[in-house]
This record gives sequence, C-alpha cells and structure tokens, in this order.
Amino acid sequence: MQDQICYDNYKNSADWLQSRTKHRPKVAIICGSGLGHLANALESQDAFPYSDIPGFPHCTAPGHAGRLVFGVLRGKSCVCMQGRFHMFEGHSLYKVTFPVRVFKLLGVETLIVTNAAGSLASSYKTGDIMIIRDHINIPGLGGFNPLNGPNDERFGPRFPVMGAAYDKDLRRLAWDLGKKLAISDHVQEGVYCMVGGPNFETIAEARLLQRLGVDAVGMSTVPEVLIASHCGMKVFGLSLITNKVAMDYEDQQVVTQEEVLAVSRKKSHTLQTIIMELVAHLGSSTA
Ligand SMILES: O=P(O)(O)O[C@@H]1C[C@H](O)[C@@H](CO)O1
Ligand code: HPA
Repeated sequence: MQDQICYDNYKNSADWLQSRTKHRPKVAIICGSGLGHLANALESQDAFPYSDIPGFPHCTAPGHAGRLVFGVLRGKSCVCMQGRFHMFEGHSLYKVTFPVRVFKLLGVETLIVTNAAGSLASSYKTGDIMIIRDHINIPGLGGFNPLNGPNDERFGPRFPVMGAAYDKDLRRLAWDLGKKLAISDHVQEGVYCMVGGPNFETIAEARLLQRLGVDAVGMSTVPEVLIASHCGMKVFGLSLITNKVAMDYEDQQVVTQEEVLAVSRKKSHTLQTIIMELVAHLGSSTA
C-alpha cells in the first residue's frame, strides 16, 4: 500500500508527545464538528497544534480547531482531539486514523468518539444524542478500510471481529447517566452510518440508508473505531443529531454545514455533560 504508515512513525509521534507532557492518559476523546469545546474543560492542560506534532495531518474541516489537548477531566487523565481528520478532506484512511495508534502507544485504553450526524430515524429530534450501538461502513463495504494492507500484529490481528465494537457496559452506563441527569427524553441508541461525503445525501440515498436500518448518518468516526477496536481499545461513541435528513422530493429542509455547526455548538452541552459523567465513572465496576 502506497502510503501505509509504519510502526516507527506512530512511535516517533508518541515519543515526541511523551517527552513534552507529564500526562499519561488512559482515555482519549475525539471531538466532532462543533464539539471541541469539551477540551476546554480539561484542567492542567498541555496543548499541541497538530501542525507541531510529527506525523499528524493538517486539519481543514470547519469547526475543527486542530489541537491535541492533554489534561485532567473529572479526576482522570485524558487526551482530547479538538478536531479530527476526514476522508473527504483528501486524507488517506491511514492518516485519518493516525492519532488512534499514537494513543495506543501512549497507553490509552478507552476511546470516546463523537460526531455531528443527520437522523433517518423518524423518532429522533434535532438536538438528540444517539449512543452508537453499531455502525455501517459504506466506504468499507466498497473496499476503503484503514486496516487494508500488510497487517502489523503489534497492533492487532489480520481479521478482527467487529460485532461488539461499541462497549456494552459503557453504553449501559450512558443510558443510566441519561436517566440520572433527567435527559433520557433526548437520549437514543442506534446505528451510525459512515458515508464518504463531502456532499450530503440525495433523497434516493437517504431512503436507501433508512431501509438498511441506519438511524444516523455522518462522514467520520468509523475509521477511528475500526483502528481502536483492532488494537484492543474499549470504544464508546455519541452522535449529536444536528438535522433530519430529507427523505422526500417535496421536502423544503435543505441541510447546510453552517446549520450542522450551529446546532452542534448550541446543543453540545448535553453531550459534554454525558461524557464528563462517563469519564468520572470509568474504572468503576460498571465501566
Ligand atoms: O467530524 P464530524 O463527523 O462531526 O463532521 C461533520 C459531520 C459530517 O461528518 C460532516 C458534514 O457535516 O462534518
Ligand atoms: N448527512 C451526512 N453527514 C452529516 C449530516 C447529514 O445529514 N449531518 C451532519 N453530518
């Protein structure tokens, strides 16, 4: 594979970071579009622009600040990606997932992924939070997979099982936290689908995805989850529903990226609260 990344590149990046921060995080959080505010809640921060970190790609998507922030969240040492990399930016899937293997080498055990997504499930409302139960990988079904190419056994097996990628105990904990925080009316659990983007779906594509059992659609997350699961990390994912996907030719609702960002910024508070509570409970008997 032309631009597959070798072990030494991940190691070089991990060593560079370890020599510049005292934090030794067990938890990594990837902040989706408009959700990077969460990183500001970290205490005792050490922050690095992606452009300074060896091997890190450049972040070009709107609403993604492009900084890696180490710090303490609810008493736990964490590392937070304030912005992620997407396939539609022109990055290879190896680059999109580069930070996840760096996190593995830093000692991270749990990956929390977040994203903005459009809903196909008729019961979902804009502003709802969806706990990701499972995913459909449309680029993956077409052969675009960050695990393509020679397998490095130091990270994981050639043919990883993906049927239980989203940790059951963490999903249950998030449900319980939703009840405790009295926000369960806004919490859903469902199937996320990654499409390549950057265009939003046609009406025919939206109808197809709905028939496939997709509850929410976006253009990210799945590559990072594949790499994290491959190397044995626990994974937990949340989608913030920023819009309803148009399903009808008469539908007047036209989604724009400005709307996605505006809704995610406005509604990100609930998502941040769930993540902060979840992190606080990590390591307890239920997580
Ligand atoms: O990083 P995320 O997934 O939040 O980025 C947003 C959502 C879609 O993937 C894409 C278009 O809205 O940007
Ligand atoms: N489709 C794809 N990606 C998205 C959407 C959508 O409707 N909303 C936010 N990200």
